[in-house]
Amino acid sequence: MTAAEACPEPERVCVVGLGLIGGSIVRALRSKGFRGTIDAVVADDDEARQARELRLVDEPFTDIAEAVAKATLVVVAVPIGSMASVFASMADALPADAVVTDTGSTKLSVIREAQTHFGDRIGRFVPGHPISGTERSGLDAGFAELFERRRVILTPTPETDRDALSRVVALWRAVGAQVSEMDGAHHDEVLAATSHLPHLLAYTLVDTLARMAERTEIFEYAAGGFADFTRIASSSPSLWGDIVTANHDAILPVLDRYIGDLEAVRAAIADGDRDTLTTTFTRAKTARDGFAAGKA
Ligand SMILES: NC(=O)c1ccc[n+]([C@@H]2O[C@H](COP(=O)([O-])OP(=O)(O)OC[C@H]3O[C@@H](n4cnc5c(N)ncnc54)[C@H](O)[C@@H]3O)[C@@H](O)[C@H]2O)c1
Ligand SMILES: O=C(O)C(=O)C[C@]1(C(=O)O)C=C[C@@H](O)C=C1
Repeated sequence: MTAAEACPEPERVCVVGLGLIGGSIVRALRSKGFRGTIDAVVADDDEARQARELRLVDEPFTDIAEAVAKATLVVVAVPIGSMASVFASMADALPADAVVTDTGSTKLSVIREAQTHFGDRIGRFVPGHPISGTERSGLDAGFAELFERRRVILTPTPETDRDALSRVVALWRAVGAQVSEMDGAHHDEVLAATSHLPHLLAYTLVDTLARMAERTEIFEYAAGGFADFTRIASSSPSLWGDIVTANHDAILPVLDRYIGDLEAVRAAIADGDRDTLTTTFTRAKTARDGFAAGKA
């Protein structure tokens, strides 16, 4: 589907934050032949120059209020910890019927900030989260295919306007994504388990090994297994500090459960209980093979 078919309204899109996600959205819109206008809020003059040279945006802005003043659809793609200040900076400048969405990895915290800052315009805010990314950050990390056949979860609230929701669905379809809807609390529980916990485990494992005395030798002999398990420990510490702090209510129960299961595995190792180990590994392999087959 082309962007023109998916997004027939000639939107004036403004992407706030041209990092991995914002930079990929503008690249994908361009590569799909999006017919509307693409503005963006950039970090500084260098990023503005780069965005212009790459023909990614029609007009780059450094001032958020100025950038959104003519927008019909605003996509906020900044770290979770910056959502509140970005919403505050744009609230009074938004055109009356402009739609605002976000790409944040947690949803309840973002919805709370939107309710605080958008007041009676909250119906025009559509909370969203593309379930695709990489361990890299910044404009150079973005690529046009990032959302192709990947899921985007929208978490509308009872206040969300249907028209605003369908405009955001159209935007994500225009960049090749498959859109699902889910309650914000459920989203945060699911992503705590499948995204936030794995990042915590990868960061902690690498940190533990890096602080062991013989670390140079350890990393010299690390190969595919270590690389596969720990790629995401190269993700931005600041971005993930925000995500884990914002979603602590959903993360703690699943983290406790994991620690309990790890203790059971530890006990089985200490007891030489091979049956428990192979039963656990077999259950996990069956689940992982099923997941991998579903992705094929
Ligand atoms: N990295 C991923 O894999 C991934 C995947 C899905 C969703 N997300 C979410 O999308 C959002 C963006 O993540 P990213 O990976 O693109 O991060 P990034 O660090 O690559 O980009 C963030 C951008 O936001 C800008 N920014 C930061 N604070 C700002 C502020 N106060 N005002 C204006 N701009 C500001 C930065 O200049 C940068 O361009 C985050 O909320 C993240 O949780 C990330
Ligand atoms: O593939 C990666 O590097 C990612 O971290 C992507 C990933 C994930 O955990 O799957 C990370 C954060 C997001 O909010 C969505 C997707």
